[in-house]
Formats: sequence, structure tokens, C-alpha cells
Amino acid sequence: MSFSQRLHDKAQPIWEASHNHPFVQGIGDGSLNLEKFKFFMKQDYVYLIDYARLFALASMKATSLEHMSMFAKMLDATLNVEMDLHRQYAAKLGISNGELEDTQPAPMALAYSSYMLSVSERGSLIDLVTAILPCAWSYYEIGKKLAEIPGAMEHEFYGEWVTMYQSEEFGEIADWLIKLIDQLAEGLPDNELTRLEEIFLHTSRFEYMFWEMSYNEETWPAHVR
Ligand SMILES: Cc1ncc(CN)c(N)n1
Repeated sequence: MSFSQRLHDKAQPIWEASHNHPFVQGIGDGSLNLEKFKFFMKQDYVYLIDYARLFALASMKATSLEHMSMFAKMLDATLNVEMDLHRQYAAKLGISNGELEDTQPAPMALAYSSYMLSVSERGSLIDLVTAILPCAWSYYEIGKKLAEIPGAMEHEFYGEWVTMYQSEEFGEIADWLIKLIDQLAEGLPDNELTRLEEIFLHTSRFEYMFWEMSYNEETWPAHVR
């Protein structure tokens, strides 16, 4: 079994919980409360700023020009394609780009991005790729599953979100990272693979918690904000 398949199997119950989360299902059937989506968009925007930084760091850690170039493309796609979706939604919701960028990260979002950054700064390229893989791969899976719901891609508000994450372009990023992790894992001892598995499970859990945080609009208590 490939290492990526092993990771996927281990994280399956967590990914299943994310897919069944009322926030995700609400995007799919169009019933999600707009205020919850607004909260998510703003938090996700600042999360993506740190996520984009990880591609710059990956480019730094890469040992071939081909890999450097691919990470540079992912950095560009995050800043200029994925985050553009957020800017477009924000415009529809009356939120300016400045307000988006100035969003104060909620405790959970801050914990998640800080964890990814610290694992990636301290570790090698495979640590970094393991940490970010659930972000790219689980969103693609969610996008594809939601796209199977009749009318989800045509929904007047949430349709663009589903269309973006189920897209071939987004899937190519996930597929490339999956192939890379399998290459990088070749020949590593099992205790090392188990250590990496824990990183993958942690960021998978954080993915679940991000939906939960957004559904409950959880932020800092008002008196310490
Ligand atoms: C929290 C989170 N995780 C993953 C993705 C997909 N890049 C995202 N936009 N937001």
C-alpha cells in the first residue's frame, strides 16, 4: 500500500466527519446560514495567507527546479485564484478587501496555522507536505462529493464555491502532492512514517475543527478580544 493510501485510510473517519458536518452539507444543499459563511470566508482568508507562505517555504526546501517551480505555481494559485474566490464572495457580502485582510484570526484558526507553520519550519520537506496535504486533498474530496448533489454547482450563491473545489485545476494540486509524498516516503523507516502519520492526523483534525469553529462562529471572548 502506498504511504498516501495509508494516510488516507487512517484519516478516513475524520474526513467522513468533516464531509458530514452541517457546515459542509449546508454548502452542498444551499441551506447554510449566510452569517456563518461570512465568518468562515474571513477566517479562511487569513488562514490562506499562512497556507500560501508554506508554498514559499516548500520552494525553499525543495531540491529540484521542477519541485521549486511547482510550489511557486501553488503559491500563485493560492494567492490569485483561491483567494480571489474569497474576494469575490466578500464583495457580494459587502466586505472590503481591507476588512478581509485585517480579520483577527480566531483561536482555533490561529492554532491550526501556527501548528502547520511550526511543523514545516522545523521539519524537512516531507513534514511540510504531510502537514498541508489534508488541506488540498480533503477540500478536493469535499468539492467532488458536494458536486454530486443535484443543483449544488448551479446554486446561485454557494455554486461557485463547490465549482472551485471540485475543479480539475484544484484536483491537480492534490494529485501532485500525493505523488510527491509517496516519492519522498520511499525507503523511510516505519517509525518515521508513524511520526508523519501523526502530523497528517493532526491537520485532518484541525480541518474538522475549522468547520466546527465556522459553524459556531467561535472567536475570542468579547472581553479579551
Ligand atoms: C481551512 C482550509 N483548509 C483547506 C483549504 C483549501 N486550500 C482552505 N481553503 N481552508
